[in-house]
Amino acid sequence: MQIRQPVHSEHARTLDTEGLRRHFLVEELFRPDEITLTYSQIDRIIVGGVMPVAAPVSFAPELGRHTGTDFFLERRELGLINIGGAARVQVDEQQFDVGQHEALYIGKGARRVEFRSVDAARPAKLYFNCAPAHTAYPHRKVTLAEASPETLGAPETSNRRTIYKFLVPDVLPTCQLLMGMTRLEPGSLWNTMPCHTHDRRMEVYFYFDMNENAAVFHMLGEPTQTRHLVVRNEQAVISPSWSIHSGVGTQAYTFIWGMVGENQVFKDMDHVPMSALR
Ligand SMILES: O=C[C@H](O)[C@@H](O)CC(=O)C(=O)O
Ligand SMILES: [Zn+2]
Repeated sequence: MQIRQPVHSEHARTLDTEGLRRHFLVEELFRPDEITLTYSQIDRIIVGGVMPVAAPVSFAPELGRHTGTDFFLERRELGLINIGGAARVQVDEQQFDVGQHEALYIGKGARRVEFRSVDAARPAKLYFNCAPAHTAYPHRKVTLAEASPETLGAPETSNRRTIYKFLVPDVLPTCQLLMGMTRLEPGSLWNTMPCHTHDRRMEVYFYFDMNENAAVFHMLGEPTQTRHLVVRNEQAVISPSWSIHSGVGTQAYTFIWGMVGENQVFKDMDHVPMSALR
């Protein structure tokens, strides 16, 4: 488990490339037959990946040492989206088949959670966000079709993209977690521009569907103090409430966004006028 402390906007202004990467970039999410975990003290979100190949991978009771509980999800909820081959997930007595680009919500209190790939030659890659929770809502799989796709942007501004909202109140109840996926159309390179902040929630972006040489220049910082991170395939960026989160790629890509914090109103954003950006 990697721990990331919160960063104040005044501290962020002083950071060089290495410092920005150390605090905000999650460089490796998937290792065969392992679970990776990054714990941000911002809203106590845990960002991680599971890639079962040769054997099932489970949230062993020992993981509870990171949360100070008897088991990992004793007081947490978790959302995952599969970006790899078909997965089978056992959650206590229930079993879920989670295909590519499908999501699974696991409610608070799930004790036995085990992940496996249906075909070791096409391993599942389960990207997850996990947050403190106080109520046990039912576990549920959410398909792409249930995620109310919404297409935004235009080819003229290179930001034509479809937003899939998997874990939002319209689809299912969660304590605080919101999660979805945004896919750019070929030739479109910009996400989330015009950009926004949301002082009431933090957000994590996870970029994927990129080839080895591609990069996304992810924009962060206060609107008048922008910085960038060069992000590669299957890396994630932690965005504090005061930071914009937007990116431009060397080619089209897909990303998963996840938010935790004050409310669950997707449209609760502080839009930044283009003229205000520095
Ligand atoms: O707060 C909302 C999030 O930043 C994303 O949903 C934005 C996004 O997917 C996009 O504009 O492409
Ligand atoms: Zn946002």
